[in-house]
Amino acid sequence: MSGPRLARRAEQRPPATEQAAPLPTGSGRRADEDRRVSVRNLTVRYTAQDPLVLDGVDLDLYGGETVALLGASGSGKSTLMKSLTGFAPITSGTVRAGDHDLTDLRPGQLREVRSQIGQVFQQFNLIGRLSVLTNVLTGALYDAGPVNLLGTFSSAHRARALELLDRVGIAHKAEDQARTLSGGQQQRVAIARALMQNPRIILADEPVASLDPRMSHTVLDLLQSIARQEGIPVLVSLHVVALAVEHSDRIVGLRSGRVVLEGATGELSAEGLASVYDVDDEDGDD
Ligand SMILES: Nc1ncnc2c1ncn2[C@@H]1O[C@H](COP(=O)(O)OP(=O)(O)OP(=O)(O)O)[C@@H](O)[C@H]1O
Repeated sequence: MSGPRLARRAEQRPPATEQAAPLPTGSGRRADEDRRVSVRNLTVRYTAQDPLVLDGVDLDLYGGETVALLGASGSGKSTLMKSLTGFAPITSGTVRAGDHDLTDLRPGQLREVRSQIGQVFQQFNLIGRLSVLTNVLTGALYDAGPVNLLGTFSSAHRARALELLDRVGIAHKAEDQARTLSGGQQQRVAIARALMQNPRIILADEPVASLDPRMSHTVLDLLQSIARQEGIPVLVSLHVVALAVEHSDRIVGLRSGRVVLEGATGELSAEGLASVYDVDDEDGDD
């Protein structure tokens, strides 16, 4: 890793008001109309007794980019993703995803927000006894309304699901039970399912943690090409820095719930990485 280093943020522990002001470096150059996610001064605390899990986080995601989210275990990566889908208890700040402000939703809107966000998980979260095709079709449930999973999706939905399976390279497995597929194949089904939603954003939480290195590259390549072709942002949390370097356009580093690193992937340096992973952490206690 060479070249100018990524901006290193929050060297010391600034007050929350100072953190909220500047836009993240590297993303401020993008046009506002491309912005699909906007997080400002986000704090999350799971219980009143616990310390803040996210502490003044700012994040923008733009159409077409793949952003790798790095951070040690417990730094808040999953919580940040959950904040974008309404699964985390937001304490303060604003979170806009797609057209919605998640901190000011009307009843019923959360389902609509989630329908716009494709999610990919470490454990794939497929329904193992159902066919690969049916698993992909479940991505259209919001769009299709109440349907019988055993067969009453429209022919247009079925054609679209098959097209997506072809795109991820496993159309020949369409009729197989999902549980009979390898991990890499299952993850590609999960990606096809996410695409079936016509998502405005894709969140992938450690999508390759259960895969071998070759399949990890395949899956991350796929996600990055989807971001570019669909013009949507993909936020992907990773534990292997080399994968982030190879398969992202931008890197955001979390440490103890704060963004300490943010910028173009090509500018990552060892020093920048150290700001994310150094064990000598003064920010740990609240
Ligand atoms: N539902 C919950 N209730 C209480 N605390 C939680 C809950 N979920 C997460 N936490 C705490 O929040 C902190 C951040 O967890 P989170 O899962 O967001 O981290 P992470 O960076 O994704 O970790 P990992 O890389 O291990 O998945 C941890 O201290 C965790 O114990």
